[in-house]
Amino acid sequence: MLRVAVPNKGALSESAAAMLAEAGYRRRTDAKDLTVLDSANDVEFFFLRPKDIAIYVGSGELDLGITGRDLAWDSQAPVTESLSLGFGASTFRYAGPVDTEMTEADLSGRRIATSFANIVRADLDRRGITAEIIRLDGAVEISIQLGLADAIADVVGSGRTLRQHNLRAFGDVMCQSEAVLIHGADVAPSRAAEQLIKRIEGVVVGQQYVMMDYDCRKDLLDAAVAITPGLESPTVAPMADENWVAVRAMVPRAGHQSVMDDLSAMGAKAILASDIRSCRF
Ligand SMILES: Nc1ncnc2c1ncn2[C@@H]1O[C@H](COP(=O)(O)OP(=O)(O)OP(=O)(O)O)[C@@H](O)[C@H]1O
Ligand SMILES: O=P(O)(O)OC[C@H]1O[C@H](OP(=O)(O)OP(=O)(O)O)[C@H](O)[C@@H]1O
Ligand SMILES: [Mg+2]
Repeated sequence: MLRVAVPNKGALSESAAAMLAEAGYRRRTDAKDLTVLDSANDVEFFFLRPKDIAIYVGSGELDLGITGRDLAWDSQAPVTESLSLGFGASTFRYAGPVDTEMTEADLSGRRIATSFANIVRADLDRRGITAEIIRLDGAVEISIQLGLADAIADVVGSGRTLRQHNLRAFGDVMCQSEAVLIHGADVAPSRAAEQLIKRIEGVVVGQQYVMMDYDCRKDLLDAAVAITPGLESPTVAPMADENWVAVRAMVPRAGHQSVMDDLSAMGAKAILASDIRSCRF
């Protein structure tokens, strides 16, 4: 039986659960459940704190896990990314009071509060900076105001929390994070694990495309194919009016509205874009 770790709460949990459900796996019905047995798919899901997931997967107790790249990195557990999942994007950065123009060099001899002590330690070591790291569990942004720290290093999503606390991010982005599927670094994924990875990949890739359908005059077909080349090549089907054809092609979701504009300007009619819930190539 495949054993898979899923965030039980936090920023990644809802999207992770939705993605697994879309891939055909059983959802938990009670937010307090810590395990779900999906016997139809021969998988057991374990709902764990995202910060702990890489530790379980790295130790080999669990086969796969969904967590954040930043959390996996900070855990120092021996795990490898099987797949990027396209949600939970964030950056991990230093921040200080808005009225001080801090740079990384100013961190020397200062106190830095963070929940990601290992990422910060590695960054400071790389720069040859000696500073005190104060490890906190959360609500890190308040620590400067309370006099505990001079700077923080934390996850920045929308940037709202920094603004609310009169803080400004500075320096290089230490980690460009998103939700990832991980497996143990020392073991190749089993066939069962590969199948789950493929299913999730089908959902992730499906979300990056739309299916575009439209009608076009036969004499415009070459121009239409140039606008929507599809993956291999678009499907072209006859219509009752022999001067027209129906065309179907996958189009990257980003920019698909301008593809529709171009098709319309070319003379295509009845242009439809629909979601792809899952796919395999
Ligand atoms: N806007 C965001 N705020 C916080 N974390 C985010 C955000 N966007 C993505 N993430 C990612 O979510 C993960 C944080 O997981 P965590 O379990 O700490 O969730 P949380 O929302 O902080 O919940 P909690 O604080 O209750 O533990 C990290 O990988 C982080 O990069
Ligand atoms: O840039 P934003 O969109 O405002 O999001 C970033 C904030 O969200 C997270 O905190 P969370 O709400 O998880 O609380 P925590 O600090 O207690 O973990 C993170 O630690 C930042 O504080
Ligand atoms: Mg948090």
